[in-house]
Amino acid sequence: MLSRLQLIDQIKRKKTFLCIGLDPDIQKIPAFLQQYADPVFEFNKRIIDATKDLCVAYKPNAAFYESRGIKGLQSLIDTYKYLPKECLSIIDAKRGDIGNTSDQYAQAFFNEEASGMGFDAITVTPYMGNDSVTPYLKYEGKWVIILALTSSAGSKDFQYLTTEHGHLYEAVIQKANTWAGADRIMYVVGATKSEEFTSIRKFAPDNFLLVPGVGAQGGSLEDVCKYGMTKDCGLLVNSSRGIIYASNGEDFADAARSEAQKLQLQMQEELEKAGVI
Ligand SMILES: O=c1ccn([C@@H]2O[C@H](COP(=O)(O)O)[C@@H](O)[C@H]2O)c(=O)[nH]1
Repeated sequence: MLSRLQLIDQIKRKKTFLCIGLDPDIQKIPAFLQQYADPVFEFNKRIIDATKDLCVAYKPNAAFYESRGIKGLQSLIDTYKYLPKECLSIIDAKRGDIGNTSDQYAQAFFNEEASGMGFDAITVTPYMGNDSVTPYLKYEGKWVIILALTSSAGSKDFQYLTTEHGHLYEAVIQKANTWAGADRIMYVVGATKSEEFTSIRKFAPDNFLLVPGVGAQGGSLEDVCKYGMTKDCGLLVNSSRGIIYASNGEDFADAARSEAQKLQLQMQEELEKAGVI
């Protein structure tokens, strides 16, 4: 478990707010890893070893594990257990369902005794409302990360619809703020939406924002920081493919480290510029 204060402290100490996405596509990981009993776990393990001083969070996306059935689930459990305890562990599962079903999802990802996994945080979709999200909040100290404005092109289909509380993504934030405070709730906002960060900060001045979309999706780290950074940083910026697939040779972990280092150095500059460190 990682509290808001511990997260902020780690950001200041390591001079980074990088979240590394562990999205291992079995087709893309280096061929030489196939000799290991679990190539996916071996891949993740080496990425983690090479980058853990450069980031504050890791985010395995459940799809990349669930798509491989039982083997994938075992890779996910082993990866969860290998994550450094000082880093925030986020399962990007984007779940959302009625209350008793959400109870089961919460147990699957939060209750280590029951499932083998005790992630610190989970991404959830907000559209089924309060009763679909509160089951996760019953787990003291765990984080719920609610999809607000996603990085996808399709975000335009629903998230910008006008409501009496502003755009739908703004209405989502205002409502979710009534469920728990900035010590338990974060929001997903895509880096490709940097022009919306100012309006998002009006409704979520203190919440951490999980920001995917830099690197492979083309979002600008500089713009995200310009419009989204708070006095406590308030940002976890994710990169997955840009780091983990920097090379598909035997040097993949070193290549991942140098991509992560580039982001860390830019982040350090932004933290200094904003007076966070
Ligand atoms: O709005 C969203 C929400 C989640 N994601 C996820 O983040 C990573 C991004 O990966 P990259 O390789 O750095 O593009 C991936 O797991 C997505 O499912 C997102 O991109 N946008």
